[in-house]
Amino acid sequence: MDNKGEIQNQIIQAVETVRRTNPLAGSITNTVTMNFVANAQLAVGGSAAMVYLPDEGEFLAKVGGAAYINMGTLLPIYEETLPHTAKVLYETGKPWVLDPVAIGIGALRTQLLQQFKAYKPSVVRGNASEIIALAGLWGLDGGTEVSNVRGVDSRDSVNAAKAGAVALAKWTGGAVAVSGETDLITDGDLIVFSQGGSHFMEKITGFGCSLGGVTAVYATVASPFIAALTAAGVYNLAGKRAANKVDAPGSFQVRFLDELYKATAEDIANNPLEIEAV
Ligand SMILES: Nc1ncnc2c1ncn2[C@@H]1O[C@H](COP(=O)(O)OP(=O)(O)O)[C@@H](O)[C@H]1O
Ligand SMILES: Cc1ncsc1CCOP(=O)(O)O
Ligand SMILES: [Mg+2]
Repeated sequence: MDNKGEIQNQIIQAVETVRRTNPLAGSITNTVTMNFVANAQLAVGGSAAMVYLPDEGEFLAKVGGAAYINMGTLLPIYEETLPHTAKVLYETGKPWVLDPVAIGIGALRTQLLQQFKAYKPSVVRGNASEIIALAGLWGLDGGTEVSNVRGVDSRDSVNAAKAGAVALAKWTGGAVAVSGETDLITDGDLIVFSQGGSHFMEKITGFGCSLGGVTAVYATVASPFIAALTAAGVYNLAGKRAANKVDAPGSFQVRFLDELYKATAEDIANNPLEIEAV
């Protein structure tokens, strides 16, 4: 798919279908930003549900149209919940989005992320350092052995994660989205740069997490690549619009949710994007 018009049409379809059908994308996500993830999913027209326990992860994997696993704040029970849920998702062919937040911290996080290699997440979404570190952990091109993540923050440029993102997408057969000032989304064949957003998005926790949750909502109705592009488009558009209306981070977050809710399918599809072949 190298035609910009075709990509834009599919983005419009994804946005409208979500608004019409209110699809469920369940999440196992961190306790810091869980509320923001759910509210962003609702604002774009999806339905949210967050769980912690193994049988509940399996339940949501089965009843939802897609699911979201975010590694931000691990609990002991996740040693059981996360591989169990990912296995069900993989074996039932259900799309799922992985955010490898804080990759490199602690043994459990490393062990779980290693296990996920076999369960091929449909979309891997992270900041540049997280994407590079995951490619490294999975022994793929473009990765580094040691994580350069500082807590949950990136210390690398989006462009530095290009090779790792492409290698991860080729491994999973899905899409990879690298966030930053300009976002990079790839399906292993094409690379799309999505522009917009605001520097305020670095001043509120949870923009990356909620972007992952919204990506899962779109993955219920669209391919992993279109889901990732649609989510990046609406985030960049809403971020740009919100920043024009406010002058500080707290009010930015509120305004951002309003702009997510108000963005039309055409405006999202027309948000600036550039396409190149790998
Ligand atoms: N300086 C920036 N300018 C514009 N948008 C940004 C900027 N930094 C982050 N964003 C946006 O914020 C969202 C989260 O990205 P990022 O901060 O990289 O994720 P994380 O919170 O996981 O580190 C994405 O939609 C990204 O496009
Ligand atoms: C601060 C923090 N600590 C553990 S998870 C988390 C939230 C990270 O959110 P995001 O990556 O979306 O900024
Ligand atoms: Mg993050």
